[in-house]
Amino acid sequence: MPIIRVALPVPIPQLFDYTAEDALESDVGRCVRVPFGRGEKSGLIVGLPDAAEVDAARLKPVLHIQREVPPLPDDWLALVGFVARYYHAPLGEVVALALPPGLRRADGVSADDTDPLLEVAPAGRQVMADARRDSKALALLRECEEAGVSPLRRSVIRALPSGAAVGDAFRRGWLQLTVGNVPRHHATGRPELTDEQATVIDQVLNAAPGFRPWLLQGVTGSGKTEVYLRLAEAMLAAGKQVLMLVPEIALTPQLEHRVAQRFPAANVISLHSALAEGARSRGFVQALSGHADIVLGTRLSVFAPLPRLGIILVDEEHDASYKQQEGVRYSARDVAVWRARQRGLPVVLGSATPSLETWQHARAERYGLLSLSRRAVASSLPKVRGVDTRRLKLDEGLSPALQAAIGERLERGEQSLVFLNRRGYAPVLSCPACGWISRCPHCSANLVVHLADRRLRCHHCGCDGPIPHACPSCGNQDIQPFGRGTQRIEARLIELFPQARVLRVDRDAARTRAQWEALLDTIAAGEADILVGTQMMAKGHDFPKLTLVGVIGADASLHAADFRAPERLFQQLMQVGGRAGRGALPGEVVIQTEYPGHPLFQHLARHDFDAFARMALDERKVASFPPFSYQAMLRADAPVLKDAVEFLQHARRLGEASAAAGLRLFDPVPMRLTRLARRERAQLLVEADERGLLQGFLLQWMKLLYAQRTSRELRWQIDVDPLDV
Ligand SMILES: Nc1ncnc2c1ncn2[C@@H]1O[C@H](COP(=O)(O)OP(=O)(O)OP(=O)(O)O)[C@@H](O)[C@H]1O
Ligand SMILES: [Zn+2]
Repeated sequence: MPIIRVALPVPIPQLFDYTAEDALESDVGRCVRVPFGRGEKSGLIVGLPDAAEVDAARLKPVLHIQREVPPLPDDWLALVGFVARYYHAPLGEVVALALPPGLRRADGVSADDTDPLLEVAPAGRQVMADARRDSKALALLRECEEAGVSPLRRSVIRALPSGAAVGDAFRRGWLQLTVGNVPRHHATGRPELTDEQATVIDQVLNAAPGFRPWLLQGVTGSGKTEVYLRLAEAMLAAGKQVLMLVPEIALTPQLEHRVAQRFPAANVISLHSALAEGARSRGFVQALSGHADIVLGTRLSVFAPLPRLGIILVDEEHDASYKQQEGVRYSARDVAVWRARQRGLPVVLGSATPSLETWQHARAERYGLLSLSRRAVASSLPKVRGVDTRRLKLDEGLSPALQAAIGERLERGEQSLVFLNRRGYAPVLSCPACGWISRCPHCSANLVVHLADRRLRCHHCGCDGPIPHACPSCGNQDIQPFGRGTQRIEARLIELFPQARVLRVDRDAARTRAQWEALLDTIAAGEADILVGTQMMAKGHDFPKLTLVGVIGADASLHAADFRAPERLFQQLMQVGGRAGRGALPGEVVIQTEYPGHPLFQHLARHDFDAFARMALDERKVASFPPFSYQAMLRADAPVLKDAVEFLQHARRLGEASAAAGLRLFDPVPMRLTRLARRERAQLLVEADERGLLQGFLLQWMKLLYAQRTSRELRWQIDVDPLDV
């Protein structure tokens, strides 16, 4: 009886064998349901071994092999295999992460194209010619004609001004389904390229075929998106698929819309974790079957199977959200580069503020450099001005200079953004009489005051409760919120500028995708004058009337302990500042700081990312931090800190025996946020001079660690190339 080897989502690096009467070699790469313990699990067939690893008589039969969808191809299995090896994660867990849950459960999955191509039917043309009748459906036909391309996806038609009438027009036979092959690359609404854009596009398209990583370093507003779209167009025209990664779901709606508008006949699939299960499975199967033309998504879409893949585009490649921070801690950007190498394709990593790792690759000419030094529309980058707050009296954190600048914008009917990367009203509630402060009972963190809904909330574990009326410790009724968050700034701005429409944009104001889209629409329509926002507002947005960005509270990050903190701060400030003056109106950035002479701010004022990168890399070289060394972090957590630390000390001793020269195992230390959701956390850093050295060590070490018996209460994980150290 044939034996199948299955990767199952279990926290140990082991594969499991089952029997399957009718299994064939062609079932490798198919999803299965199998009995496991007292229940059942879903997994993936990764091989048909000749013999089982255990006594064949004890193997259980498989329950179901999912044969309605094509098996995942070899290159996909190699991809998840690489991720499992490189990040030292069980293959079954990588598979579980990479596959949509519905597909993995081996449920029936519909691969239907739910977004058909439609075109104006002869009957529709007839009514347009008569044009005596007037109706919404008729208006829609005209809009379809004006789009200049036919056929169009139903979703694209629905987004037209009279789009709601699409069903009506179809029922009347005025629109019809398009049959036969349609060129997918037809583009609408293309602007004339700038010279720089044209040059970089030529560089990519005229490069020798094969693997080629590129850094597209383009200043904010330089039109990197247009470069992606043109590259995508060239790929579609060549019959290839495009994978486009964006850092956050929050950025997908506008981009999705833009891509769909640009290529109205293409099958554009978006993949992210917020999709309904059915939609995610369907999108994945469309990618797998080759029906999808463009897959657009967040980090997990790097696992979309794409048989006709032509190019991978990674927008905002520096963004930390490409790195998964739990479970399998992969970096989608790095996996994208590996994938491009595997498939022999170009990969374009774009950013105005590249990660120092990528920047260094480009400088060492391992990556090609594509640069856009000028903005596409605006004539210049915004003017950056530091406001020295050392001797200033601030009004709820707002300097007179910033208030005046906002006032000017209001008079001119332009928009301002006050950036503060801290949501809530105040970061803590405190009692001036006895010194009580609002601590989270489960974390080593403070509870944040949310005045808008009168709650104290932990931003780490999510626990919350009402704001007390008096100090829980001494009964004092005069307890005070201490420090500032976006809600407090919002409240003060409303008082200072009663005539202005103040809009707060943070995770509390945009809890759902619909709320987020509504906020963006409000801003784009010019129905807000002053925005108060967190990093949600810093990324990728393009609002032509936004001409002023004020930054408050940035100093806190200047002294953070993490060696990546300056890089992150610089990126964040350059990105948020880059939202100003992107259209015809000139922009200005006002940065309030007590350290106006700090080199970071100096480089920022000159928009000199390269100077900043050189400085930061010099510092890292001296300290031998990445990219001049390679790191992995072993983390452990338990209800008591001692247990976590002792496990790490034990792990360290296990590792020391096999640690070669050039590999360093540090002392276990408590994590900065030691207690999180009632668990105490510690970490152990491993550092090596060479990547190969680190990987070789981890391979041996992980085997030893997986073989350890630990108490049920203890959990541990390995994080390769950790971002937070
Ligand atoms: N060739 C062009 N002609 C006219 N407008 C253009 C052209 N290229 C880009 N634009 C416009 O310039 C603006 C900035 O482009 P885009 O948002 O792509 O910048 P970006 O490089 O992604 O910037 P950021 O890094 O700040 O997100 C957009 O409004 C875009 O429509
Ligand atoms: Zn908490």
